[in-house]
Amino acid sequence: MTAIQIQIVRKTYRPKGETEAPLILKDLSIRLGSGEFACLVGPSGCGKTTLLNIAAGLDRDFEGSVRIETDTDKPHIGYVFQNPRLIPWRTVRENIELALPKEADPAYIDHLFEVVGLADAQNVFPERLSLGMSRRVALVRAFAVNPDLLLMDEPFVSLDPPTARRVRELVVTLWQERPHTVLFVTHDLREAIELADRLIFLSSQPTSVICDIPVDIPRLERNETAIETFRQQLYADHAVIRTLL
Ligand SMILES: Nc1ncnc2c1ncn2[C@@H]1O[C@H](COP(=O)(O)OP(=O)(O)OP(=O)(O)O)[C@@H](O)[C@H]1O
Repeated sequence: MTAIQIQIVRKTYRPKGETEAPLILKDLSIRLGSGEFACLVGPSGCGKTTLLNIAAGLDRDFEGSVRIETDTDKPHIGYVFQNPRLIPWRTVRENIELALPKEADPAYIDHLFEVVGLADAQNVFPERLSLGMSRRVALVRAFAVNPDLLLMDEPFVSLDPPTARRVRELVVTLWQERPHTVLFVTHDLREAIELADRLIFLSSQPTSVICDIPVDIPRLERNETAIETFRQQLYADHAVIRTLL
């Protein structure tokens, strides 16, 4: 089981040759309990990707701390980047295998390819894939490591609606099969309500958390009507949310 505590006092990017460094993240604190599924929602450019990179340990240039509490020796972190980042000279299957820990089960990878509808595409090179297909490969890669912590940066952008729906269901199914802690970035409030236990709303820069709201609709009851009713209630209770999206 894996929980994460992210505490950011300040995060800036210092542009080369400039003395002024705009403050991107400020006084931001997020704790995700083990097995929790949280969506980060905030305006474009507010620092969501920056926050995921910090959570992943890819960016250590900030004031603050990231603490991962886990009962495994070395927690596996899965990261679905905004851009699928496949290696062009490796086949799709090889792209996945490169990311795998030694103990990975090849049959589970086959299962993942089946679920995302790419069982027949494993031996092709990435240039033959559409962007939507590449995104689905990136999802397989993130799940294939059997993550304890899964970070997802708008993973369904540019998927057609039926595929996006199928892949959303896949994400929830896999999360329920093997519970892991998820931090998921989206601009789509309906998607966030469908997926998350918690919605964490971020302000614009300098960015911090402006509200953190549990989604208390039972998962089996998250149909379009329930999601829309919840969304309207959110807008009614927290007028600031409308200004963020
Ligand atoms: N490597 C970098 N160097 C300088 N500035 C950067 C760098 N990466 C991001 N920024 C700036 O930091 C801010 C936050 O960027 P980030 O990509 O984290 O936002 P975001 O909320 O994920 O955006 P979007 O929703 O559009 O994907 C932006 O103003 C961006 O221009």
